[in-house]
Amino acid sequence: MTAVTVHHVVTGRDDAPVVVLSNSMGADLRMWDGVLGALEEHFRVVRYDTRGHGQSPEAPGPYSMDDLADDYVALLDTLGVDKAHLVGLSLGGMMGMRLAARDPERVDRLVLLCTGAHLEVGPAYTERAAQVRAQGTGSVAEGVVNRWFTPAYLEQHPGIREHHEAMCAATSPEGYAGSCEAIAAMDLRPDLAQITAPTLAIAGEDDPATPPAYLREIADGVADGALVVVPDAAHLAAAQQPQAVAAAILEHLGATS
Ligand SMILES: O=C(O)CC1=CCC(=O)O1
Repeated sequence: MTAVTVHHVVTGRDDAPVVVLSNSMGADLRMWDGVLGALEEHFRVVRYDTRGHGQSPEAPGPYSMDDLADDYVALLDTLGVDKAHLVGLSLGGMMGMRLAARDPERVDRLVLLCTGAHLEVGPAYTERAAQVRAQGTGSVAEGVVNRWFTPAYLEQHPGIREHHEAMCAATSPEGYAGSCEAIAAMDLRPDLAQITAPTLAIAGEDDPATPPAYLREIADGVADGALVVVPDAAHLAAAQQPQAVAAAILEHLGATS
């Protein structure tokens, strides 16, 4: 499949190493807002919208992790960047594992948040793909946001649900469905042993979608892996606990204050 030219925003320090942030399914580059300021102090930060998400064009699904990795490589080529740190959450982390195994020369250090090499969920993602094609992405938004944040956090932060459900509902149905199909077909467990980039796996302690055991599998499976479990965080840990997540990312990427 031809690579999609993705919408991206570059901020931070022009003279610094590059960090690329790759989003979760159903989110867009705004999902990084909470950690952005801390990263911009040390890095040239590239945020982008995965194909069919945010302002990036869709392509007809199903997608594969290789398709998403091709988009990522095309973005680096457009920016004239040979190698970058990659921070990916959920779908972004899955793409990151495939890329790091396939094209190790394009990945410096790797941070994988709230993700998995293989999700043990039966037909759930193909069923979700069918639902969004038939009923739109808004039909899954409430359930998605219930996995992104803990119930107490949603209760205590009015407006978070509305903002994130709107972000999810704005995702193109084909983009969302194609991503679901990429996850349904994915088994990156054989890729883990091929990943040589120093890798930090970050889990949300209360993540119902990709629980800490998935991140433990990744940290144990790569050549040079470590695990951090963030308390009081669900699937969108970078949004619910931005300070703890930013601190873990900066330490792994060797940023000193
Ligand atoms: O939406 C979910 O249930 C969790 C998820 C899987 C891949 C992704 O990006 O989010």
